[in-house]
Amino acid sequence: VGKGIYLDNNATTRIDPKVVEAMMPYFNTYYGNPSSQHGFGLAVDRAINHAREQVADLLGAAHPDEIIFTSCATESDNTAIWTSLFTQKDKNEIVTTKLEHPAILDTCSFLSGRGVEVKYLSANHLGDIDPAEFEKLLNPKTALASIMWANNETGNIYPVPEMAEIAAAHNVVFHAAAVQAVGKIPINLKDTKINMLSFSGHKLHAPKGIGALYVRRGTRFIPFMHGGHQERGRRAGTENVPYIVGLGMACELAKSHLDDLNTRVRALRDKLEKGIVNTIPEVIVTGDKTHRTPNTLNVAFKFVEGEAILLMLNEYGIAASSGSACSSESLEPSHVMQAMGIPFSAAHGTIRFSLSRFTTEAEIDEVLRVLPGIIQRLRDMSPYWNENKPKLINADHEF
Ligand SMILES: Cc1ncc(COP(=O)(O)O)c(CN[C@@H](CS)C(=O)O)c1O
Repeated sequence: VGKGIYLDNNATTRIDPKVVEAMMPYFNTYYGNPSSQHGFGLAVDRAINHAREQVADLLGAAHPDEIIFTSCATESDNTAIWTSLFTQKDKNEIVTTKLEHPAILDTCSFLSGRGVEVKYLSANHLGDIDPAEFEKLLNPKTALASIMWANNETGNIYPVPEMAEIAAAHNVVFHAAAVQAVGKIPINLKDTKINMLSFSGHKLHAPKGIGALYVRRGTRFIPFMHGGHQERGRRAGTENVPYIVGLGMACELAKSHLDDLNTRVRALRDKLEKGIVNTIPEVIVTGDKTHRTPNTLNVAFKFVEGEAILLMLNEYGIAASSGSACSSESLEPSHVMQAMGIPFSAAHGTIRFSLSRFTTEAEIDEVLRVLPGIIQRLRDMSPYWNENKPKLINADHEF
């Protein structure tokens, strides 16, 4: 357990050893409460503010005090939705997409039964959304537009800066759900009209259980968590100091590895994709291949079950996921594949491979060595494949 080839980095990542090293002193040497005015507390407060600067630097935020530390992206997402409604009592509409993570979708559906009207942008077969359709959904009652910057299943990158400009022109607060974008693509918030942005540390080699919410100066804000003056009164609760220090270090490292991720790691992802397409018939690479995060590959293997593929990959010590980690228990095709209109026969067999800076070429070669045999064995057992293969192999068809 815990050994082998890890290609599920969109679910979570290993903590970078340099992040662990940075965190260690804050467990049993510098353990004061940051709010304490004695030496134990002041030393810790300085460490938190250094981490804030490191996060702000990766995000291209104009001011470190625009960063609020939270427990995770889910808390950050909930806070963005909460504050947009509580600071604009005359507005009760939210515009988002059908492609969002459940942290947004489930929160929106919870609210839609309680006086909030939610409008959803649809997606085309590549999983892309249309800024023109987005603009049509905005109106004076729109309290928030919340759009993900990159999709966790396909890696699709959305035109968030352009959509934030449109929202600003309509006086609509804009939130970017950027969990899968931070540390993977360049982000320069000060040059955008984005009001709020969420992300989680455990997607970029920080520990699980720490995240942040960026809130642009001038954006009206009401806390989601009350009962303390921490985070300048914007997020109550004693700070998780070691994890905040770890998040800061992870952001600094992510910035220094951005080029490597977009060159070497992207090339490894492309090698995996080409190898699969060239050796396994009847596959669909889902999503928008030109606007995609450098580390993500989502492939639909027709007429086989994604879960079965994962189990057999796991036999070889290879870790991936079907859809996202949070939907992996369900045998239903993911809401993302459904929103894209991927046919059921393919949507059932999707596998998400997500690489990281720790991925090696030898690992990709090993996946390419074993995967064709796995798919063939599963198809040989599939009545559905055996009924359809004559038509499929000879047909020149679009899915
Ligand atoms: C776009 C997006 N938004 C929010 C979250 C939640 O992150 P937390 O740190 O758990 O709060 C995630 C985490 N997506 C994981 C687990 S479902 C995946 O396998 O895709 C995400 O991708």
